[in-house]
Amino acid sequence: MSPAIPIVDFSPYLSSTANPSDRAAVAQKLVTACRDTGFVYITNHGIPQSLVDETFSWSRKFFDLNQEEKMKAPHPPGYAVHRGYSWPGLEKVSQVITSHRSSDDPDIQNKLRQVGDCKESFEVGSEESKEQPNIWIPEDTLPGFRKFTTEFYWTCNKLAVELIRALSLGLGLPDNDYLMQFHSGHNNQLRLLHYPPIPAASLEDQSAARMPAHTDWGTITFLFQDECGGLEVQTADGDYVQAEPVEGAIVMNIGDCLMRWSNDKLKSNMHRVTLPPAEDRYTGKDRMTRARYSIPYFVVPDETAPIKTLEECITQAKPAHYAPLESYGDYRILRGSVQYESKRPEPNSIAAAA
Ligand SMILES: O=C(O)CCC(=O)C(=O)O
Ligand SMILES: [Fe+2]
Repeated sequence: MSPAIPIVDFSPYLSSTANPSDRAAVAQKLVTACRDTGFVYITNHGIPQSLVDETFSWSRKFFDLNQEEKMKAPHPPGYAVHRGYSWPGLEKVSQVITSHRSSDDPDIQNKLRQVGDCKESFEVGSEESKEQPNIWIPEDTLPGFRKFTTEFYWTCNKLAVELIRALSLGLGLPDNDYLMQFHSGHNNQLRLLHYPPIPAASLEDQSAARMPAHTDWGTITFLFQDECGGLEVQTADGDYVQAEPVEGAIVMNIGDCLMRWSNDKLKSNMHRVTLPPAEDRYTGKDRMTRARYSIPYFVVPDETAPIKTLEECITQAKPAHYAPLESYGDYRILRGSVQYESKRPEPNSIAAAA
């Protein structure tokens, strides 16, 4: 495990007997941990391991379905609604941001798409979201899947509320609930991710990618990962370090909006998924990498939330670094527009990746 990514035990904060100074100490540790690398392992976060294991088992069951069944809940064309099943090659993660929706520019789109992301995903949001309604496979294809994943979504949101409050305390905001007015929880996203086995050489020569370097867009992200490895995080000197799986820990990272709110006191950092770290994770003459399953939970502001740097994070020496964003929704569309085609690509690369 990398010393660049600290571990914070969250139990003293969550404890029913915690006093203000216990809470403040944990909050301070979190903020310090998120200042430089923007990534932290959180232990004793209150989500039982058995529940996490069960979520991975639902994820495996979903991705084990045949393609035709998964395609009964297809991700809609374009980027405005990020829900349902994304087949391999549909999404191309990128860090290119332009001032306009670059999906209108075929040159940029084509350039970005020359290397496909070898992953498939299923996105779940709030059942009440009007902007991004959920898209489900038929109930009898995987009975219980919908109920389980939507309940897990709200379990994660409970922890999200505690972490946003803790970060607010650590940032020295006078009101720890201030940021909560922008976080109803209804705009979050639970993502089941499956990176199928792939020849190591294609990741090495970059003819294929698992997930290229990017920052997350929202407030904070939790990541549950299996034992495959391959998640890497950029350090201040530009190198990447492994964020290896740590049993029982969630990887938490800061998203762009919280970096903007906090005026860079908390860092939204680049990360990527590439080769698993250990040689024994490859098999056969093609050195196939093992499959990776991961489950990010994106905690994001509500669509209409303005993202304006907090007064408490502005000083004379450190004036506001970012212009205010009118709404999170606009930022989401801007970032999404370079990742999803507005034209619907055919799922023809599926056989190769399955
Ligand atoms: O699969 C992973 O470990 C990383 C996923 C990720 O960074 C993302 O979906 O934004
Ligand atoms: Fe990410």
